[in-house]
Amino acid sequence: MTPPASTRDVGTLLEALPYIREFHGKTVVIKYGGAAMTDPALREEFARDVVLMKYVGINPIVVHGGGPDITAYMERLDLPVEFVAGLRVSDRDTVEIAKMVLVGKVNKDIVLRINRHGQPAVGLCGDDGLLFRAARKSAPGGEDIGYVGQIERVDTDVLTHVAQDYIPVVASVGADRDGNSYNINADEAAGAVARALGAYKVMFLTDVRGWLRDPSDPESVITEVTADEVEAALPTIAGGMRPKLSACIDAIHGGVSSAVIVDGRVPHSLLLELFTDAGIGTMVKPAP
Ligand SMILES: Nc1ncnc2c1ncn2[C@@H]1O[C@H](COP(=O)(O)OP(=O)(O)O)[C@@H](O)[C@H]1O
Ligand SMILES: CC(=O)N[C@@H](CCC(=O)OP(=O)(O)O)C(=O)O
Repeated sequence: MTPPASTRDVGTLLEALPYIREFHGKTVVIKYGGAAMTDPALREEFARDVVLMKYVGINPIVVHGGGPDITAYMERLDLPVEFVAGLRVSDRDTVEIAKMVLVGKVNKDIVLRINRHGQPAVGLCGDDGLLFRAARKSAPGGEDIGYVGQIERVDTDVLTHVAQDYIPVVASVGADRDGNSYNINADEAAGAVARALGAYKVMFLTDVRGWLRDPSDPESVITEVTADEVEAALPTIAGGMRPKLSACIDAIHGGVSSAVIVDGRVPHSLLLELFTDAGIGTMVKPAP
């Protein structure tokens, strides 16, 4: 027999309670991307979930992608779209478009939505408050991929100030000392932010169920793995999963307690991962 609604709801709350206690006062970095960013209903639920996190005393920091939007604008302009090992090959025009789309459009859309759900958010990119200092990076095979940035330094001051009163929302572009702008993969940016802040947890929302042992088999999710095991497998990992797993390794080796890859297509995936016993997706942990 199904229990009455009130009993069920209290059960859910009681299940959440130890997790709310565990996460109270902790910084959680959320890489926002994939389906949760493209589906209108999921977009609203994401904003509500982040606001709820802030309400229960967690310090959420959002770092977002927007690769599909960048691609759409490039195609409108008839510019070639090319990725190497999950990183977009970026000439100066591409960086300009990435900056316009991520900072001007995607970032402000997220800020507006979080605002509307009851907590004020502030949008930033790597240039604001000297948040990121970037340098040019090559693809893992050494290929030149243009103005793709790697983050050399994160100055967390602006984030800690903003996070006192607002939910920071960070777009993954930045510049070097000479003022050259770079397109930075958002997974890498999230990992670097989590590491620099000494975050408790970093969560990557995406459009698959997690890291799949066999990319063509959605049932083959690897539920728990150590950062060392991921590092050993990294050369064999292709596409968008590579920068994500690489960011998990970076965060864990930098002292973050856990990194999770979560299916953003599941409504309220953030809350399910944080506040229920089941958890979802792939959890990367330090070696025991
Ligand atoms: N082993 C793997 N497990 C899961 N996804 C994989 C794997 N290898 C490649 N991928 C690809 O990585 C994609 C997720 O990365 P990406 O497209 O960059 O997502 P996001 O926009 O969320 O950052 C998946 O949709 C899938 O096509
Ligand atoms: C260098 C590089 O690849 N930059 C990414 C930045 C956006 C991003 O990472 O978006 P997702 O998280 O949605 O993939 C790009 O141009 O697509």
